[in-house]
Amino acid sequence: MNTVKVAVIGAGVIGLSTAVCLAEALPYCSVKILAEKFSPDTTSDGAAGILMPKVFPDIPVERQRRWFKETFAHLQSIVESPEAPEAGVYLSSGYHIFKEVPTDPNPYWTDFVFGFRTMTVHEMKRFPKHNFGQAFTTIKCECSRYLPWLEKRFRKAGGQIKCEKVTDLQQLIPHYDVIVNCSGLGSHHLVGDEGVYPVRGQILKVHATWLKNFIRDGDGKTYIYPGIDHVTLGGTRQKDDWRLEVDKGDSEGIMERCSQLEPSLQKAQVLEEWVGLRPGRRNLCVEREWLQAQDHQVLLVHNYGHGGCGISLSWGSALDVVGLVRKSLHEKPLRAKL
Ligand SMILES: Cc1cc2nc3c(=O)[nH]c(=O)nc-3n(C[C@H](O)[C@H](O)[C@H](O)COP(=O)(O)OP(=O)(O)OC[C@H]3O[C@@H](n4cnc5c(N)ncnc54)[C@H](O)[C@@H]3O)c2cc1C
Ligand SMILES: O=C([O-])CC(=O)C(=O)O
Repeated sequence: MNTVKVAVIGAGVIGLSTAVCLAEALPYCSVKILAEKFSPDTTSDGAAGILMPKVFPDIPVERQRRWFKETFAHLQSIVESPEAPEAGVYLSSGYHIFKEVPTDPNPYWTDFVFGFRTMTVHEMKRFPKHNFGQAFTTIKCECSRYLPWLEKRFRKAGGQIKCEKVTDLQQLIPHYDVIVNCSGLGSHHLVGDEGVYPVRGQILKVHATWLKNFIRDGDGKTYIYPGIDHVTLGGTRQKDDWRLEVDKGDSEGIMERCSQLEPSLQKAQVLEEWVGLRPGRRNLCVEREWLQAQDHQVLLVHNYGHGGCGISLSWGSALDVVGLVRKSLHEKPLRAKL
């Protein structure tokens, strides 16, 4: 087979995971990443990186289960390897607490994390405003380390990288056989998908080395995630809010809510305030279509709209892209005249 030229747009956790999977699984592809921003300046870089996905309403649960299972297995193999510290991937244990018992107390991902159980009455006494809780161990993947590690792995597999903002997919058509769109929130403009919207997330990074366990409130916006260099305190979940500036009122609210759960945080030094825009979408988009060139068709595969769970589903959705590219290349030989 002739070399297949692939462009992957985006260098966040989705673009890099997809590019690595393609370069390693399909040796007849020459893969190039085109991205406007790279680590440490992507949304992925500031994410807490906890593996605990939300559920997409219209995607079969079996497909979501596979995405999570594959991501968990991939990251677990890194946890168990000497690469773990460089890649910033490790196990993290803690509590998920709720004011009321959630409608689905056992979402699909609870089958894969370790030691998932209901908290005891004794444990819950620490959280007097909450009536139900779950304890488990999951994986935490810190993208400020993981993305540079993936980039190295990508280059080792022969991948190339170019800093470029893509404004029109048509301009790529003469140069590539396959285009993979991993532009996250950028898809709103790049492919005109109005179903993609920002979900603004502000967090604080604090110095609190004494904290070892995560605490997440089922309200979805209050969390404490101990990490390698800092503890992440969250957060906000503001839909359709494009502001990238820090909001001091949000910072105060975050500190107040987190200190209620963990009073020792009142003594923690704030190292940084950070804002990222989650690529919100009702359902994650992992689909393919064909773009019309002059006398042939170019394959376009999408992988965007991961909302608040891009890290949790990154490897699994990237493997789906590999499957779609492989299947499409078998169905339609490249540059075949129409
Ligand atoms: C505060 C916060 C906490 C989070 N915590 C977690 C968590 O604990 N666990 C979890 O699983 N998820 C978490 N998330 C969600 C996670 O960060 C996102 O789902 C994930 O980062 C999306 O990855 P992405 O690669 O699609 O997007 P991004 O990281 O935004 O990357 C997009 C890439 O596309 C490029 N791009 C866009 N448009 C163009 C263009 N036109 N031309 C060229 N390049 C372009 C960008 O430059 C960038 O390289 C959190 C998010 C936030 C904001
Ligand atoms: O919700 C969480 O626990 C962390 C997260 O994914 C986010 O803020 O998007």
